[in-house]
Amino acid sequence: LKKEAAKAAKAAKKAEAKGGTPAGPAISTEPPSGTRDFFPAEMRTRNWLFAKFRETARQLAFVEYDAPVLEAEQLYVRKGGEEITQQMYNFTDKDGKAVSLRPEMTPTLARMILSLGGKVLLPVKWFSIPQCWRFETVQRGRKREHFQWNMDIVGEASIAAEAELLAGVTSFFKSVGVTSADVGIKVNSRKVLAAILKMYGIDDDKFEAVCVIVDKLDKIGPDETVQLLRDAQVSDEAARKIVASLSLRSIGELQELVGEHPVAADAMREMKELFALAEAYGFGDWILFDASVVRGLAYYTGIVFEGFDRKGELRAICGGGRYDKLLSLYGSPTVVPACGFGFGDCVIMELLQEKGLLPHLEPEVDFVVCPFNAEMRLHAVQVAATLRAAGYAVDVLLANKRADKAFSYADRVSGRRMVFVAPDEWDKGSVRVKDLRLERSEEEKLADRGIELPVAELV
Ligand SMILES: Nc1ccc(Br)nc1
Repeated sequence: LKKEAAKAAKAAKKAEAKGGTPAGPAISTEPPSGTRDFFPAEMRTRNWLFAKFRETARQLAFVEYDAPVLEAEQLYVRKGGEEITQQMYNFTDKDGKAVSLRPEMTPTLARMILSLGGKVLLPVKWFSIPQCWRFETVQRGRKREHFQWNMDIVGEASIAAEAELLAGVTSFFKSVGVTSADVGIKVNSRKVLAAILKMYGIDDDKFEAVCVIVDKLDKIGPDETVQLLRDAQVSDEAARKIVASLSLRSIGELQELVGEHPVAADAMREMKELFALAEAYGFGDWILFDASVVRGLAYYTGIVFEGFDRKGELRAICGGGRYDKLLSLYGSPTVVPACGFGFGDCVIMELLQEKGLLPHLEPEVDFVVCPFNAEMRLHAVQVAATLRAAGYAVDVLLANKRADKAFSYADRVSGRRMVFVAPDEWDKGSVRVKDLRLERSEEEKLADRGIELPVAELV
């Protein structure tokens, strides 16, 4: 107890010295609940991941866009009862406007395309890596923000668009060392559900609510799913047929269930074409038909897909699908076909961590420039400016340090070479350069005098 009390007293004294109260720092040093700080090391990994997203987008000739994180709340008001719209990080701003931090990017994309009116030449292939938000209750302890790579094709009705999106997903996975043995992509079509609803005379306006309900199947089980469908005024027979259709394991079985219904036939044709294109692209081993995939967004109208880890330990890695009616919902005078996917930054990071695929990333400092003393600082910064003008990353020691302290600083910032700017060499127009990457002991480092180089030969 005495030890604990002494420790607490020391911490309180330290905090007080920093302007904090005896209880601790003056302010909380934690980010808001459910959000993350990205310190330099985490930021390097995030930048690495986003660079892989951007490289894949570049290879598929997608172009980047962005928009405010804040949107009018009405952009997300949908009647489907989706979780995403029930967890909006929304508020009334000081103008009395109902606004929300964006929970997803697709509505923003639709708004931007609509804002261009007839001036936009379709199809467009756009991507973005927005931070998206949800207001989770603290008890659930889940995150409230993530970054989500979005890739969308607007203006193409054929399955060629979905095939390109899947090419993008699989190309990204390959680019970070994930294989089809690690990850698969389940593919289904909501047109099957649409066909079943039509077969049972269920009104189209129930389609979105039915999709949101059946997306819960994995979590709530078949009986409760049937009950929720019954609550949504779907007949018991239709509800059981819908739930039965979700457990089919082949397109052939599906064919038997829905027979020759025109909407279902369209779904079958599209899926067969998609699987043929997948083989031609070379990612056929990544995708599999799975009738249980519905995805939780109300606005999907056709093909839907989701990436999953084959060990079944993680949540869905990414997901997407076709949403041909969203732009009409927002007021487009014509039907504008569209499809896209979202790829969050969290689950993929868990997968890469588990597979040992995260690179070890260090800062890239080419030179650490060290003035011998205060008088030599004028010349040291001249050397630094010359090196920087040549494109090098240069860290100038801000305080005059002894050589051993300079070395430990250079190690800490991962400097590749040290440049000492000292009077003797400077009088001869030179500086002394030491390679810091050589495997040597501290003593050898200190003993090593490096090489003397004319400043002009540094670059
Ligand atoms: N839609 C959404 C937003 C933020 C997080 Br974290 N997850 C899902």
